[in-house]
Amino acid sequence: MTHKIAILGASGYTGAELVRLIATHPGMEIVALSGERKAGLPMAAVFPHLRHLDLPDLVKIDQIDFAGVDLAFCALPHATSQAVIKELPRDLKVVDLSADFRLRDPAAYEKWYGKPHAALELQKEAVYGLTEFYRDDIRNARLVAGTGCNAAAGQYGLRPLIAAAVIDLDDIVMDLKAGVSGAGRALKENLLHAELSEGFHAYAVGGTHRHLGEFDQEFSAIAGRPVEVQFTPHLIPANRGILVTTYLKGDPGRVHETLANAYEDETFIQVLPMGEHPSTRHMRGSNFVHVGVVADRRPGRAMVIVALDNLTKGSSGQAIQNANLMLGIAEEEGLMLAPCFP
Ligand SMILES: NC(=O)C1=CN([C@@H]2O[C@H](COP(=O)(O)OP(=O)(O)OC[C@H]3O[C@@H](n4cnc5c(N)ncnc54)[C@H](OP(=O)(O)O)[C@@H]3O)[C@@H](O)[C@H]2O)C=CC1
Ligand SMILES: CC(=O)N[C@@H](CCC(=O)OP(=O)(O)O)C(=O)O
Repeated sequence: MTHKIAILGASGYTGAELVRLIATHPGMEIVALSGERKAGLPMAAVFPHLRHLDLPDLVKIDQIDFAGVDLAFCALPHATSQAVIKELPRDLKVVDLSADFRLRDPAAYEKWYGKPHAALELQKEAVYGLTEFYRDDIRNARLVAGTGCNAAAGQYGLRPLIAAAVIDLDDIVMDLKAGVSGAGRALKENLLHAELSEGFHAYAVGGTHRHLGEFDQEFSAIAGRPVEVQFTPHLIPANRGILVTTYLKGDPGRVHETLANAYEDETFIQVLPMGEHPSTRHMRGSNFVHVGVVADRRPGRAMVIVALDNLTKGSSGQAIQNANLMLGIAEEEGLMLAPCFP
């Protein structure tokens, strides 16, 4: 059975990545693609790398007939997403890639996004989309909220350790490096080649990055008490990829064993042998996550290093994994492609 798919925001980076992955997915057929400024154009005019595919042209969202659609991916900017999803048919399955439905507490949403939520009923209904930890809820969900890409990377290294109480919850430091496609395709001065290449910088310093809202929500729920991590992201001159090094207090052997056990049966989460650590160049374009544990020279301290591709496991790959569950398709379908190396 083939499910009919609409992609809203197909003229953006995550939208294009959804198209690339769905193109070889045996259970999905793309029937509608939306753009805003790019509406009216063929996809090949916006993304020449997709020229070989037979795709519908980009249209405005209000030109799409959702009656024939089984599931919509919503790859729109924050806030736009909630305004759009509010107007979609109530029985349409939706996987949203924006931040609009990730935070369950309206006050937390307002704190991290600077304005009140405009679709509170939908916010209550949405299921958090970190697949490996919300699988059963996702299977039965109508609306799934894709995680932040940084938030996904940070959580894969820490969730099992917090659950197993093998680390000091008050001494967690996360240092993250992210490629520029994470910022989307819209033109921004600090993303110009001349201002991005040959250097790198921290951003959202001082514990101000909005993905802290996701870390607070998720880690505190697992621990059963407030957990606040220290987190600084850096923008690096690479197109894709996130690498996060988390410094923590805990026995390195137990940390490694806990992560290896937690992910033993997970197809996409690969825990490396003790002492090995990952590189973003080993997951480019794939849905895999590599998790490494390294002992610090000081006893009782460890580094957990996680790498993933922000456009696959950090957004569009994760979105397809969740859609597979929602549509009753095998979870790995369409996602087993190997990383592109070198
Ligand atoms: N990039 C990443 O690594 C990740 C992104 N996300 C989230 O996914 C969402 C999409 O991200 P990304 O693909 O990077 O973003 P882009 O900026 O690359 O694309 C945004 C898309 O939304 C469309 N759009 C913009 N404004 C409107 C509007 N007012 N009405 C309708 N459509 C509109 C754009 O159309 P057009 O260009 O034709 O105007 C484009 O198709 C965002 O919420 C982002 O935060 C989440 C995880 C990771
Ligand atoms: C490099 C870069 O700017 N990355 C983005 C993360 C993108 C992401 O996960 O998206 P959401 O905006 O949907 O949370 C950032 O850190 O803000």
